Amino acid sequence: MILLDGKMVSEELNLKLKNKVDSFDVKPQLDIILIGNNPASLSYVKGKKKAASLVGITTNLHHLDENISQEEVERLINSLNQDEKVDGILLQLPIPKHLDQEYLMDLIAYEKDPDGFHVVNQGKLFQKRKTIYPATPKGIMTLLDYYNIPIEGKSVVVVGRSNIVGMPISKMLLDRNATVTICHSKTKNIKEITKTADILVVAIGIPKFITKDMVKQDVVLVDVGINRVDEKLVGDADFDEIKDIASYITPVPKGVGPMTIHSLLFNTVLLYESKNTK
Ligand SMILES: Nc1nc(=O)c2c([nH]1)NC[C@@H]1CN(c3ccc(C(=O)N[C@@H](CCC(=O)O)C(=O)O)cc3)C=[N+]21
Repeated sequence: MILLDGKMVSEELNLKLKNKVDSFDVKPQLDIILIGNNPASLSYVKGKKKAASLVGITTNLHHLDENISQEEVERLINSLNQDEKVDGILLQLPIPKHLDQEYLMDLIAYEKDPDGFHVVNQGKLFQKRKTIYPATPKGIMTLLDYYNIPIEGKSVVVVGRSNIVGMPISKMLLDRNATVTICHSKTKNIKEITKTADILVVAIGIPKFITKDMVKQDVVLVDVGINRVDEKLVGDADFDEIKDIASYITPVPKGVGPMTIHSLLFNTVLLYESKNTK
């Protein structure tokens, strides 16, 4: 078994990105909007700020009250859209229920969307046009490519169909000529399907959902899950059970998570560069 070491790879690629950013006179700027005090969100935002600062990207945190009104968030996003210094705007998800998440995500200028969540950016992805690729799927592709894992012609099974992971990673793997099957909570005989996977990507948010009887020998397993169980982080796959069957496997933590952050920073630099070549 070979570990898909997202922590190591992201550190190497962040360093490469830093060398590029060091050559810029004006540094890229990422503005993060965090609403409320969800402990997981606070911890993720801290991770993003720390990585950005290592790379030389300026971050600005807008930490808003849990009860902030829709209008006030709109006003903030509008002003960041207008602000020439701002290269990327990240609305940390989830946001409180009284706010219109879809509307706010699309209010962020699509030229300032390092998450690649904007409907225009996602539409471009689904029409195979040049776009900002969503951070987690892009991080996964970067990780697979770093380890030279072949994708063309492979049977890929994606478990999960979210807008931010399942759907875009399926499309990106399809565009690399994999044969992609998407499973979800209503899929029947899921085990029969996951067992066919050369590459299995799991993003369903259920701790240890994938067990050893659900994978074939030498599977490449990419675990996107980050579940907190008894203060510990657990993936959507049972790592200990599967590690001896898999040819490659991502750990949780230190797998896909750090690659997501790398991609966010990479995308922020891309947005910065395209602003400066306009
Ligand atoms: N607008 C927006 N963009 C996001 O990219 C976004 C978001 N909202 N909301 C939440 C999810 C989650 N997410 C993670 C990124 C990195 C780690 C990560 O680096 N995790 C470490 C462990 C961190 C810990 O100890 O908590 C690891 O896996 O090694 C985790 C989770 C980005 N998200």
